Amino acid sequence: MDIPPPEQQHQSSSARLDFDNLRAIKVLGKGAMGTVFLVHHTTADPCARTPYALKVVEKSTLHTKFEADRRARWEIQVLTKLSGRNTHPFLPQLISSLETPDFLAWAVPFCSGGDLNVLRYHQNDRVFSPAVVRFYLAEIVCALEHLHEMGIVYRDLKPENILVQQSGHVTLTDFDLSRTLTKRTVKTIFSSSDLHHFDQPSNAQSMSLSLDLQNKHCHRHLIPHRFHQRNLTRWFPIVHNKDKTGLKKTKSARVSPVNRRKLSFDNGERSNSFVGTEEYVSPEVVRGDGHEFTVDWWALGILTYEMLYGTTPFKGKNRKETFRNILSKKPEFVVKRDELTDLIERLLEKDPTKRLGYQRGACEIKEHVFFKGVRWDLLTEVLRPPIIPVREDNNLTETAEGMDIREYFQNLNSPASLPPSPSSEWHRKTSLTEF
Ligand SMILES: Nc1ncnc2c1ncn2[C@@H]1O[C@H](COP(=O)(O)OP(=O)(O)OP(=O)(O)O)[C@@H](O)[C@H]1O
Repeated sequence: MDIPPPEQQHQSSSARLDFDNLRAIKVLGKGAMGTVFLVHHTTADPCARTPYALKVVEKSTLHTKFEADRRARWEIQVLTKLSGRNTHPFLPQLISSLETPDFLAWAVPFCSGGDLNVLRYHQNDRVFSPAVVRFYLAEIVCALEHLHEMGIVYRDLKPENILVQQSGHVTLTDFDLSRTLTKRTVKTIFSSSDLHHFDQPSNAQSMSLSLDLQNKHCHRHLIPHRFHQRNLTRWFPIVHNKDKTGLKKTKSARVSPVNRRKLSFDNGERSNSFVGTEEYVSPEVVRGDGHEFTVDWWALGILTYEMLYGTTPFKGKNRKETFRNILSKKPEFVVKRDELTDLIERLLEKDPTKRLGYQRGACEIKEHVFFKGVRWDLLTEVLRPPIIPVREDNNLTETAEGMDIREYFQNLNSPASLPPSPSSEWHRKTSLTEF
């Protein structure tokens, strides 16, 4: 999927945004790429009764300018694809986007319930009950299924990227790490036995060797030693570029970022991008073996574990130990084995070809006994999701207009050069209201 020029993206948006008629009510969050504001339209919605979220990427301060710009445009394009006839109740739609010489910005519906991480922290013992886990998982599986059907692998599933709408239903956010895979029928796929020699690293040395493979020796894995003749319809990544820039994503998440190495295979069949948040990275990505949709099902296993126990299963003292655990350790369960632990184990299968979801995608997961009784066709009809966010009153009075977004960045970039003003005070306050 080529990234269209900005003009074309704007044409596909129904409404036009302009910084002149937008006001920010508060900062909703900050990520590596941009700042997300709660905004309202000053003429169409002067009292901010239906505000929306606006993600703003400042072009001038991009550390890795080209990469961040590319990722921002990519996210706009994915959101555009998810709008119109491809809308899904658990995925965001693009309201509109805008570009100025200084900024790229796009608007999506506001999710007032915060993210699943924040929500979990508000629960007793900071974990969700199995019933609540079932509800959220069911919706996330449907959202991932929809993305996969569109040929998009999400690659960044984690609690911070699952937002809760005012209705209590979920919305996945942050598509800058996603990418498209193209569907084609092939007769050869990797045999799981080809992967075994990296499943059990005996010591730190073998671990670092396997990580180094992503840089230097990965060609050894480009051509599998053995092939199985199977007529399977498989998905393979479209290779967009051969950029070898190591990019650090300073995520807002509480886990440290992962270096992503964009190593693409010459034959264009497999992607070797090293992507994700380290505790959520799948073994095949750690090994540098390339990956397919199954990385999302692995991440779903980690997410399920975290929602249930409040911690991820393979977290180590440092990244190296985390990766070693991902490759070799089995998830530990403090409770007695049941349907939910079975689901987790089957999603956290190290060999992607044996992982639940590998053969038939989301259908396999939906059929798991943990979801027995779930009416998949009626998920959106569930009137009372387990947790309904408290409604915040963001409405502004006629006199309080909010903040000009360009002014916000001006103040942010040169605080010393500015005298104390109501707007810098505003910035101080909004910083305090960030999630
Ligand atoms: N639609 C929304 N409604 C409410 N809050 C939102 C919305 N979109 C984003 N946010 C908030 O803004 C934060 C940052 O958004 P997002 O993850 O999209 O930015 P990012 O720059 O891509 O971050 P990252 O470093 O994780 O890539 C989110 O964690 C969330 O708290």
